[in-house]
Amino acid sequence: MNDAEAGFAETCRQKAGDDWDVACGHPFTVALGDSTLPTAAMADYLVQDYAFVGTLVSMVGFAVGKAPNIGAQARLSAFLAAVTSDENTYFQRSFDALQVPAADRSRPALREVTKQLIAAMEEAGRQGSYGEILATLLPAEWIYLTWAEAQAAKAPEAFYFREWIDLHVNGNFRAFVLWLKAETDEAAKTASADERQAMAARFARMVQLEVDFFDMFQPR
Ligand SMILES: Cc1ncc(CN)c(N)n1
Repeated sequence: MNDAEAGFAETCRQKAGDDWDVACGHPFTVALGDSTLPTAAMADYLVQDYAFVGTLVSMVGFAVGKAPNIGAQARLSAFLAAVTSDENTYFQRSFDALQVPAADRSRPALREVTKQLIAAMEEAGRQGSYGEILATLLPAEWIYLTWAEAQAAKAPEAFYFREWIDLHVNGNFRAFVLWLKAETDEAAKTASADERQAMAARFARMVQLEVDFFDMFQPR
């Protein structure tokens, strides 16, 4: 099947192969759904995850600047509003509940994989085209939608587990990921061969980093 039949994003997902399946069914996500993830591992994960939220927001900000129309700018801005409000307060409440020290919230020691994620997003935002930014953001958000959907019915009791799933399975988030996928396909249609190659490379790199990131907190 080529891109024209499956769509660019779907082709990238299929090419990611095992990495995609590992990311979406990672033992970290299963343990989180089952409430068997040690709270120290959850705190550690949230600290590293929060450490790149600012970079994610900045990358999407670049996408707002490079977007082709106001409809796309509105979608991306609504996502930014959710990340900087509900998601941000989720982190703060979870840090309180998990007794994360203030220094780890604002200036944590970054793990190697976290540094790589930050570098990938910074680079895409500053140097990448609109299509390249979308191809960086899409796998990150699509993987979260997929793993969270698989865990949602378990509804773990502790809010820092349950709400992390809920933030990624609600209707708004799902609609955003579906839009992002369609928008990535659209961007790929008008991209040059070189740009499409760059988009595919960024997509694959992000899937790999998502696996590496989960591996840090619950080794396979
Ligand atoms: C590593 C990672 N990737 C994606 C997401 C979902 N925004 C996240 N919170 N963290």
